Amino acid sequence: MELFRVYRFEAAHRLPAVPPGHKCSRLHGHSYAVEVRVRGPVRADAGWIIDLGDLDLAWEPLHRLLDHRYLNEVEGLDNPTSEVLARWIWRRLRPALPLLTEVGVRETCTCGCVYRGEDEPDANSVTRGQR
Ligand SMILES: Nc1nc2c(c(=O)[nH]1)N=C([C@H](O)[C@H](O)COP(=O)(O)OP(=O)(O)OP(=O)(O)O)CN2
Ligand SMILES: [Zn+2]
Repeated sequence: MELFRVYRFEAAHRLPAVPPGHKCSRLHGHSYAVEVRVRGPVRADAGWIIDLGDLDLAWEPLHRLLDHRYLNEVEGLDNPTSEVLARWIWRRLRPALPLLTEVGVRETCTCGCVYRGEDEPDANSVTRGQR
C-alpha cells in the first residue's frame, strides 16, 4: 500500500537556463505543493505503513530550507526547475525514509513533475523492488 502527504511552501525563483526573453528568467514566485509517497506493508501491530508524523519529521528540515526563500540561493538549487527541485528533495528525504517511492512537485495547479529516484545510482534495484 502507499501512503502520501502533501506539504506546501512559498518561494521565489528565476530560471537562469531559459532562452533570452523567456518569462521565467524574471524573478517570480510560486505556492509550491510537494507530495511525498512511501510504499510498504501495513504493519499488523500498528495498522499503518509508517506514522504520518514520521513523514512530517523528515519534511520539517526541508521546509525550513525552502519556505519563503529565494530558491536560486539554496545550495544545489541554482537552476530551480520543478525537476531539479524534486530530485533535490528526494536526495534529502530518502535517508530518513527508506520506503520513499515518489516526490511530486507542483508549481501551480496545472503543472508539476514526479520523481521516483530514476536518476539515483541504485535506481534499478529501487524501482525493480518497489514498482
Ligand atoms: N519542464 C519545466 N518547464 C518549466 C518549469 C519547470 O520547472 N519545468 N518552470 C517554469 C516556470 O517556473 C513557470 O513559473 C511556470 O510556467 P507556466 O507553466 O507558464 O506557469 P504559469 O502559471 O505562468 O502559466 P500560464 O498558463 O502562463 O498562466 C516554466 N517551464
Ligand atoms: Zn516559476
